[in-house]
Amino acid sequence: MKVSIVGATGYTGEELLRILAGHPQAEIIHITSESRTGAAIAGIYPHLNSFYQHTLDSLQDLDKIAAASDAVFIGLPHGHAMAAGKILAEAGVKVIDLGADYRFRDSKVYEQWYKVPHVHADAGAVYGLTELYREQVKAAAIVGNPGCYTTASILALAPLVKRGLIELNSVIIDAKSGVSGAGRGLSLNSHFTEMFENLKAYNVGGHRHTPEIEQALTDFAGQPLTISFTPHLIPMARGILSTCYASLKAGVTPEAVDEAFQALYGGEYFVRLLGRGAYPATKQTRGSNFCDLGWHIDERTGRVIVLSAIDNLVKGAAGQAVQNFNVMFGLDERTGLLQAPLYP
Ligand SMILES: NC(=O)C1=CN([C@@H]2O[C@H](COP(=O)(O)OP(=O)(O)OC[C@H]3O[C@@H](n4cnc5c(N)ncnc54)[C@H](OP(=O)(O)O)[C@@H]3O)[C@@H](O)[C@H]2O)C=CC1
Ligand SMILES: CC(=O)N[C@@H](CCC(=O)OP(=O)(O)O)C(=O)O
Repeated sequence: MKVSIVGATGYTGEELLRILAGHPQAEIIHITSESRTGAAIAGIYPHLNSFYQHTLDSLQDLDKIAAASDAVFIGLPHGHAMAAGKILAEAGVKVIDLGADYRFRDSKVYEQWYKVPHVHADAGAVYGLTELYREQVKAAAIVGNPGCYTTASILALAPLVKRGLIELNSVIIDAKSGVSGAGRGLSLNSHFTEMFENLKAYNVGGHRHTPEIEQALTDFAGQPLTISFTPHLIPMARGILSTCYASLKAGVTPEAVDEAFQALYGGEYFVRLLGRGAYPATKQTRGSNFCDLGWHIDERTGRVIVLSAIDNLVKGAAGQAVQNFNVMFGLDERTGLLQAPLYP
């Protein structure tokens, strides 16, 4: 398959290049950047030096890119992918967008949270949380790849919601992310002195991943629900740990909770069920496409607490995007994604 990456100089673009370097059925054709057009990618990411001799094209070259590609990954900031996605989709190219532009079934929800008009609302995009929407991804022309916090949190909660084991409006998600989640661009919040030896919450009560999590959990609950979600920035480069709390319905046993996780993920390669009482950790998933889940029952409060660890750049972005690419093209879903976690 001939594959291009629009917005290849960002961290998710870099991770796509790193992963696709080991993908036997994907050949990188074009890569783009607006600020570094014409430069060699190996000059920007020297660790990729022996893998890629490509220079960077620009969004101006989209027609040429569409003509030469079977699939295009988009790694642009949200708000910038829709215009490119429209041109690519109209040219018959399969699109996997790593940002938020194609994640919402209702474009009004997108517009409300992202404060930009949607210019490709009729795209028919599919939400690409692969384990939960695989059948739709198979037939998709455009996939809206999930956000990193959302991947970790939805995978943690979907089994409980689907089985009707928890009080729907009792969900609280407390999640911590490594700084690469904020992208490669420089900002005050992510510079070393501000971030090192520091842990802080942000966007409390209003983070844009809230409606994305609600959309997916509503699908599995069969009725609308609201959640509380608090993200935190933690001084490490990559990884997300999402701690999800919910009240169990009366009479739900620990075994019923175990069984809900087994039923949904027992056959899934990339979701590792560490089990009841287990402690997933970001380092155990680093550099890999795994999501590790562990759950605890607090008998005293009647709550279930699910811990979910992923690498934000892999299962939370580029790895899941490649997983979706594989599904869209009928390949083994694991192709190019068999890296073991990088530990220590
Ligand atoms: N980082 C993460 O963990 C995750 C990120 N995402 C999403 O994936 C997308 C990419 O994220 P990430 O790689 O981290 O971001 P980066 O900030 O690291 O990279 C952004 C990319 O977009 C390009 N770009 C920036 N501004 C513009 C613009 N105005 N017009 C055109 N191109 C532009 C940059 O190119 P250049 O500056 O070279 O011109 C660069 O290639 C985002 O939508 C993000 O929200 C999703 C899940 C996880
Ligand atoms: C640490 C950090 O800043 N994380 C980002 C989310 C990263 C992500 O998943 O972004 P998208 O939803 O845009 O794809 C944030 O909180 O905005």
